Order: sequence, then C-alpha cells, then structure tokens
Amino acid sequence: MINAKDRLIVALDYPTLEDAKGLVETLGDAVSVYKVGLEMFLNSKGEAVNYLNGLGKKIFLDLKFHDIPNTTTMASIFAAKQDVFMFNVHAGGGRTMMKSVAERVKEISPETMAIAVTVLTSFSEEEVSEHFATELNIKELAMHWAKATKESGMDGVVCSPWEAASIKEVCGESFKTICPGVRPQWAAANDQKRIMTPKKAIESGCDFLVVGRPITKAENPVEAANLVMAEIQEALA
Ligand SMILES: O=C(O)c1cc(=O)[nH]c(=O)n1[C@@H]1O[C@H](COP(=O)(O)O)[C@@H](O)[C@H]1O
Repeated sequence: MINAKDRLIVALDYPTLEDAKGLVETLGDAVSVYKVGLEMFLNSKGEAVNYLNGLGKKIFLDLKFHDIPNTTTMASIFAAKQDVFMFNVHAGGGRTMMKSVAERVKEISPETMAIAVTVLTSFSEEEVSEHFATELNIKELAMHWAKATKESGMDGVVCSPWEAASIKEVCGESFKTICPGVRPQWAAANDQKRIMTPKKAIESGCDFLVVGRPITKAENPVEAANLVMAEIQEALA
C-alpha cells in the first residue's frame, strides 16, 4: 500500500531552530518529510538540515534559486551536497539555467530531485495577468513553465493542486508535482489564493503535498497531521 506519510511534506517555517525542534519532536514518527525554507535555513544558519538528517528525516530544501545560470548552478551544487531528497529553483529563471542545474545535479547526486517553482500559490488570476503582463491564465502559464522545466531535464515542478492534473497530462506521470496551497476544510487559507483539500489534491494528481500552518499553528499538531494524512490515505485507497 502506498504510504500517506511519504506524500506529506511539513513546512518548518519558524524563526528559530528551537521552534522547529519542538514541532519535530512533538510529531515524532507521525511525519517523515520536512521542508526547510528560507526562514528556517537562514535563521538556523543551515543547521536545520543537519538536525533533520541526524534524525533520518527526508528534506525538501526550498531556497527557490532564481539567478543567472552560473550562480544558480553553483547554489544547486551546494544543495545537492546537503543530503536532501529535493530542492528547487524558479522556472522563471529560464531554460538555460534549468538545463545547467539539471545536468550538474545529475552528475553530482543523481538521486536528488531538482524541481522548479511555476506560479506561486499566493497569486490570483488578476495578480498574474497584471504582474507578468500576460494573457495566459494561471493554468496555461504553469503548464508553459512545466513543459520548459521537463524539457530542461528537471524532475518536477511546484504548482498549486489546481494545475497538477493538466501538468501531468502534458509532462507525463513520472514528472513530479509538489503542491503547496493545501488546506483541509477546517483550516484558514492565510495568504494562499489557490487552495484545495488534501483529499482532492491527491485525487488531482499531486505527488507531494506541502503543508505548513494548518499543522504548525494547530493547537494539536499531531492531530492536525493525522487528519491531513487520513485524507491523503482516503484518496489513495
Ligand atoms: O516552493 C514552495 O514550497 C512554495 C511554492 C508556492 O507556490 N507556494 C508555497 O506556499 N510554497 C511554500 O509552501 C509552504 C506553504 O505553507 P502554508 O501556507 O503555511 O501551508 C510555505 O513554506 C511556502 O514557502
């Protein structure tokens, strides 16, 4: 049976490593994959990665590199050497950059997944059309970038659950979709605009669900994580 635990990535968005340790200890064996983002990586001076590796947890290093090819590739080499199972760049950085990243990471650490962020889940249709000055809607833009990501040799994309099914159609089943913007019905949307419940997200083709505040800010994080996993399991059954 496919394990719901392997599909849930809990975002450790905290200002101190002590806060993160508190949650990881509380969740114990309930969660096996964590995301270390900019806030945690910078505030812990990278120590969060060593801490989680020491516990045998899987890590998504979410530093969203977006720069010229050489700079991004050098940063990606660093990421690939951190013993993380996944890290990301921005697809907006372009094909030359993504090709260079994919090639170098495959040489250094073939098992590390290099993925690219498409359209951030905090964007609405109106904001995207105004900010990117495009006539494409979010799904079209996300698919356009996902195709470029796939053709560059990368392993998958970060997208909202609303785009996952179309991206799988265009890029194939083995191309991974990593989806934040996941909200059980009982959770607040916060700053996320394109949200979906965990059950529907899995049914819509998301390979991994990234969930932060519904678990990290819950009164009972273990119960919240178990509720999310129960929804994932229901969708997988
Ligand atoms: O790359 C990401 O992980 C990411 C991309 C995106 O489009 N939207 C998005 O929310 N994220 C991250 O996913 C997490 C979502 O957290 P919550 O909104 O608290 O569930 C945050 O750590 C974001 O940095």
